[in-house]
Amino acid sequence: MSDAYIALADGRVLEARCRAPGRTRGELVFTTAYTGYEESLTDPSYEEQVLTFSYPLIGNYGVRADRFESGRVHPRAAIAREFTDSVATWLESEGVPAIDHIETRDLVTSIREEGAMKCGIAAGEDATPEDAKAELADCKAMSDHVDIGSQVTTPEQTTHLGDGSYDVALIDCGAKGSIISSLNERGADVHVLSCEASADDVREVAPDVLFISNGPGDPANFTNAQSLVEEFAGELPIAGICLGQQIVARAFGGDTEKMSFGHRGVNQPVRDLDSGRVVMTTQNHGYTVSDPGELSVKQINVNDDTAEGLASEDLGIITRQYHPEANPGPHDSLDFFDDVLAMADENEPVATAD
Ligand SMILES: NC(=O)CC[C@H](N)C(=O)O
Repeated sequence: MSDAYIALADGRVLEARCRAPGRTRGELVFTTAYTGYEESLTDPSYEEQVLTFSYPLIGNYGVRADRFESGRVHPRAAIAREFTDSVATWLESEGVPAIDHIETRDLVTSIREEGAMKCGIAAGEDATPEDAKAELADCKAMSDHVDIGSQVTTPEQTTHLGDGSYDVALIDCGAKGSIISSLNERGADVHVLSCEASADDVREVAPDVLFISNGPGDPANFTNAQSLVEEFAGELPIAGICLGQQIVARAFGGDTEKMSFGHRGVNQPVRDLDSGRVVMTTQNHGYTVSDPGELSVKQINVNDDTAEGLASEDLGIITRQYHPEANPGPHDSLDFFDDVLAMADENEPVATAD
C-alpha cells in the first residue's frame, strides 16, 4: 500500500512514497539541475508550483542554511526519484509535502509532452487517491494567482549595505537573496522595496538604478511594478532579471506568453548576438517575452531562439531572462551586474560650469 499519491491534470493518479506529509496542489514543473536543490527550493519564483527534480538523487550534500535564497521553501511540494533523509527532514519541518520512489522519467516526459500541468498531492499515513484528486480539483491556473506578488514580496522596506558606491532600488517581486549580495559585492547599497511600492517610495531612496527582481507567476499580474518601469523610463537606468525582464518588456509595449514546459535547469545555452559568445546559464521560467516592444533582443536561447536578453542603449535598459546571479549554476554571466552598475556611472548628471 502506498502512502502518497499525485493526481495529474491528464487524469492519471500515480503512487509514490511519502517523505514529508501533507495535502497540496500546484503547477507541476521540472528542473534538470543536478545540483543546487537548496537554492531552488528556497527560490520564491517557485511559489504555487510543485517542483520535480529530474536528477534522481536529491540531498547528497546535506542542507545548509547559508545556501538558502530566501527565508522559506517556496514550491508547494517537491518530487524526486529519491530524497535523502536530510532534505526530507528539512521539508517536513517546513510543512512542505515531499514524495519520492516515483518514476520521475515518466513524469518529466509527460510534462515535456503535455506541458506544465495542474496537480494534486496527498502524502502521509491515511492519504488516498481521492484526496489527491480533491486537491487537483481545487488547483488554480498560474495566471489566476493574481496576488502572487503579495505572497513573496518583502513586508517592509529594507536596506542591504554595500560600500555606498551606488544606490539600487530593487523592486521585490520575489527576489533571490543572491541578487542582493551580487550587487552588494560590487559596492551597491540595495534598497528592497515592495512590488506595490509607489513612485515616491522609489524616489525617496534616490536610486542610481531601478532593478526589477525575479518572481513567481504571470508577469501580467505585476501591474504596479510595470507602472514603476513606465514612470522611470528615460530618467533612471533600469535592469531586470527573469520576471523582471518580462515586466520591463511589457512596460515598453512588448508582450509575454506562457511556454509549454518552460526552462528550468543549470545548462541552458545562451548566445549574445553582438559578440557571438555562448554562455551556460541557470534558468527557471515558464513565461517568455514574445514581443520585446521598443527594446532590442540582444541574447537568445540556443535551443529555441527565445529572448534571453533585452536592451535599449538610449534608455539605459538591460535585462536577462536567465539568472546571472547563478545560485545554483555556472558563473558565466556574473558580469551582468557590472554592466548594470556601469549604466549608473554613465547616467551621472554632467557637471555644469559655474
Ligand atoms: N524566475 C522567474 O523570475 C520566473 C518568472 C516567471 N514567473 C516565469 O515563470 O516565467
